[in-house]
Amino acid sequence: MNDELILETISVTKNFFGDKSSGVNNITIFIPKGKITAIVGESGSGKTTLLKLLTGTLQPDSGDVFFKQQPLPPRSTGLTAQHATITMVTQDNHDMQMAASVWDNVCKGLPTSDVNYQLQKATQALNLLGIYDLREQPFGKLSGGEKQRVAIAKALINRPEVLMLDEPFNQVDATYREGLQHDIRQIVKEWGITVVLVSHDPAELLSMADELIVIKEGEIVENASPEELYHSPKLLYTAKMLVSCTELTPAEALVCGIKTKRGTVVVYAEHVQIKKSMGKGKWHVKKVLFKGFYEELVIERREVELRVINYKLRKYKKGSTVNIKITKYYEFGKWL
Ligand SMILES: Nc1ncnc2c1ncn2[C@@H]1O[C@H](COP(=O)(O)OP(=O)(O)OP(=O)(O)O)[C@@H](O)[C@H]1O
Repeated sequence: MNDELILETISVTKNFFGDKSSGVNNITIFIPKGKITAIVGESGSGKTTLLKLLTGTLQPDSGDVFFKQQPLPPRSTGLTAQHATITMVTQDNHDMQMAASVWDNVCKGLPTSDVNYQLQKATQALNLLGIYDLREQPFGKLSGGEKQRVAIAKALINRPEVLMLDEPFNQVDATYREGLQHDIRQIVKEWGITVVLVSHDPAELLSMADELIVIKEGEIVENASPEELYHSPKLLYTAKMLVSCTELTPAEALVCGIKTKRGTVVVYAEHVQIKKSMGKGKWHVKKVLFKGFYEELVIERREVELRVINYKLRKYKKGSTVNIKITKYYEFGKWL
């Protein structure tokens, strides 16, 4: 890797109460400076534990965490200059005062109460996140999306070198989310900040991250760019994190018109096309899931289920039948 590294973990293990299936085991990762690295994995896979190790909030049982090639001290020993340059935004807003104004909450992130300094820094941070007009509002009265903007403004006010975001857009509605994601990407690029992001949202992971780290049961299983992992995942687990897809045994594949001797295949929903056909189709439409500008259909034939992305809204009803063509499928390591 040619990128300059800002954070590293070398063979880090952190278990809780001696239970090896909790926390993370033997994690070695490299976080490049000025990039957005996303940690992705199913619930309970160890994402938050890893973030806390990277901020010094948790201490490893074994292994080392380095910030700019220096060991990262535990936060419990007091905030050092290294910690001050790593900030974390979580979903719970536990460090926000609900009755206090946006302005006062954001200013609490500053190291001094000098009024002129506060005026300059808070104005800049609030403008950056597009919430200057909300400065006098009590924090508790804001919407979920506005609260997230305030939390990020507070985290950015001291111009940190690393911003950790744990599911930052969870409570933000879809229309507002894209704007916030775009703004964060913009700020990160302009300021050269490093971001470590935890997310479950495939669209967010693919559009925001420069690097993806895939974690399963406390261990790193894949690590590459979003494009690489989307197009050539080594594991079905990774594919499922990034795309709507179905795994088929050779017998199930045959029901879909795919002959394979090698083993299971994976079909991405976007590679299933509905064909124009006369009369009754072979596949039953079991579910029509509204996704905004497209629908996801769940179709079934001989107990095999497939997912289909359909842009012709309301054309296919639950209970109707269709015929399909699979344009592409994946045998691990190879597209066919
Ligand atoms: N303080 C703790 N005490 C005991 N077990 C813990 C503690 N923190 C985490 N764990 C366990 O360690 C594992 C990883 O937890 P972690 O919160 O890091 O996962 P996660 O991937 O962030 O999950 P989610 O996506 O649900 O937030 C889980 O099995 C969890 O129960």
